[in-house]
Amino acid sequence: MTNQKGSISIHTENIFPIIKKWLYSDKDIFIRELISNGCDAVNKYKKLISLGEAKGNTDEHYKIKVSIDKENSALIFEDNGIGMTAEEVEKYINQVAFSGAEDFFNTYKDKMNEENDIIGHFGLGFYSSFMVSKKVQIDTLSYKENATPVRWVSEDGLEFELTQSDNRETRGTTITLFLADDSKEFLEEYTVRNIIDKYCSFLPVDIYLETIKTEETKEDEVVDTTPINDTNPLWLKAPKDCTDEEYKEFYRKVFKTFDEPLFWIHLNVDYPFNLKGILYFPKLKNEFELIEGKVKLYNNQVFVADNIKEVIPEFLLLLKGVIDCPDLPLNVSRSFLQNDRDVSKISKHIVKKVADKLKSLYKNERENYEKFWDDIQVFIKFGCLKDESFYDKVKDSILFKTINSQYITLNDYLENCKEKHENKVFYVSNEEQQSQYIKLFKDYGLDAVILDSTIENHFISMIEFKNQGVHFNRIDADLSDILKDNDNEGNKEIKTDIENLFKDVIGDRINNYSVESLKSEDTPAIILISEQSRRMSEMRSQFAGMNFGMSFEEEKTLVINNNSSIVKKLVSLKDDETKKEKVSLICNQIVDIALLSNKELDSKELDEFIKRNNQLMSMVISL
Ligand SMILES: Nc1ncnc2c1ncn2[C@@H]1O[C@H](COP(=O)(O)OP(=O)(O)OP(=O)(O)O)[C@@H](O)[C@H]1O
Repeated sequence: MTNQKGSISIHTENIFPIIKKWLYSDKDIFIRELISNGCDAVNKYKKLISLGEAKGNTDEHYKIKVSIDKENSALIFEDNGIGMTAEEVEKYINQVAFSGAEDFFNTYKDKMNEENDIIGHFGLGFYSSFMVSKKVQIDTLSYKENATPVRWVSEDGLEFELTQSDNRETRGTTITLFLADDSKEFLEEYTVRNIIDKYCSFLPVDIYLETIKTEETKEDEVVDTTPINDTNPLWLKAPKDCTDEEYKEFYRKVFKTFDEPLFWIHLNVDYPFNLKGILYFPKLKNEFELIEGKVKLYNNQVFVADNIKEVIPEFLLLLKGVIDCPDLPLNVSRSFLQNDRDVSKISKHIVKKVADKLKSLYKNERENYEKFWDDIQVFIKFGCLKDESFYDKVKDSILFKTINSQYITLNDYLENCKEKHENKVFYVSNEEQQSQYIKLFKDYGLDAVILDSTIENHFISMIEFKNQGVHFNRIDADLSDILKDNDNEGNKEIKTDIENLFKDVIGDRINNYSVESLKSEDTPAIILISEQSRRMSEMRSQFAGMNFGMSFEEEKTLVINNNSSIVKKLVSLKDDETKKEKVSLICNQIVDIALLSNKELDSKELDEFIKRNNQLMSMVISL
């Protein structure tokens, strides 16, 4: 056999359906492709003028007009850009995947010191028009002197006819799509406007949309009203030139909201990749709103997609914002993005910028930062759980809100409480439910932090892991050491009597009993729940249905206060047979009230509690 070298041939009729399916899963995007081609055509022409390669005026009103021609079931895209000669049509249109945009950039790249703002890359976009058309016609006149207008017509994208055009007297290109029967929805102005609005809101050339009504008006020069798009989106401006009001207005416009963002980060990178954008921290009305975050990705001002998590880390998708990254290919598939090293660099850079902003707010605008904290904390905690490098960057800027409505760091808390409970952080997971304990804490001059969102269990475990030796305990966990009145320990014998009295009456409804001299005489008893067992039991309910082969009941300790006058009275009556029933009634009632502070009574217990309560009332009334 002889050795051979050669090029592999591609049959367009085979590859075409694949291109259509693979690249363009969304039919709407032909509008994006044709408008961005028009935009490229204008930009190329302007560039040639600025390079002295073309005669013309950069101040001319450059525009793209999209017209809906219901009479002929056609959608027309018209621009006054560079146009094409017959040779260029043959080269760029007839050769699929040969991009005039790349060709242009390569020809002039040495002369262009600014960044490349040409959108096209692949030489495929134009062919997306065949997804919706039974016939496509190009009428084009090149900017070149003495150029003649050219018409290219094709019914299927495989065979074409190239003739002289009678429809283009001025420089530029008109692309007419004769819509296929299953694509007539693109004759509705509302539909087309929405698509342009979605993809082309920020393109750098004015875009107009009109519906041609009749044969007569079709001939008329269309009066331009206001363009659909904003050719100068805020993210392109230098951050120092943007006012707060501009940022807020841009937010309201892009995200169609009346709300104000809390603060924002203006991303502006030139090296080693190009990236511009604005990320906003939204104000949250409730935790569930978080799922509504939206980060819009643009490529040279053309919208690509919302929430692409390959580029923007998942936790940042809780924010709202726009990111324009011209270095990303527009038509890429996601698997391509996942493997792109630039993409991961971009993603890391965004994380760093967000962390820097948070750190600077913490350092320089502490008062504002504290005000924002309730709104941003879930985002930050989620970020810390998802991305270790983010945690490392922001760990010293994490705040904890205390039961006294102060915002402090973990180190502040540990330092403040060192004397009373070293390395132990007490927290409240539900202010209402644990209000009794909060009151108790305040009475004792103790502090606790509020950790009440659904993410906290994981967050606490992470903080404990990162800060070995530090333990988080819910406010109703083991407090006995702290609540003990060391100056008034009480008589040991009496303590044993109290414990035995309650044990006899209550039995194994409670796991552990302890008698302490609490400072407050008003509280006969409180319930403490072991932190460990509570976490296990919560974990079990999270993984409902999974049996780990063990049961994780919450371990409850009844702390009986031997300083309470009721308890003192009860123990003095313990040997009085005539009072036995009453003593048992009151012991049970004390336990239920303690449990109630934890919202712990089940329906049977509640029935009993009410019954006993009624008994007590009858007893009091008959005294
Ligand atoms: N309106 C237009 N005016 C001038 N030239 C155009 C116009 N539309 C298309 N072309 C030429 O045809 C080429 C092919 O267009 P096509 O949309 O298929 O690919 P592209 O824009 O280069 O890349 P992409 O696939 O990323 O869109 C363009 O690069 C350009 O040279």
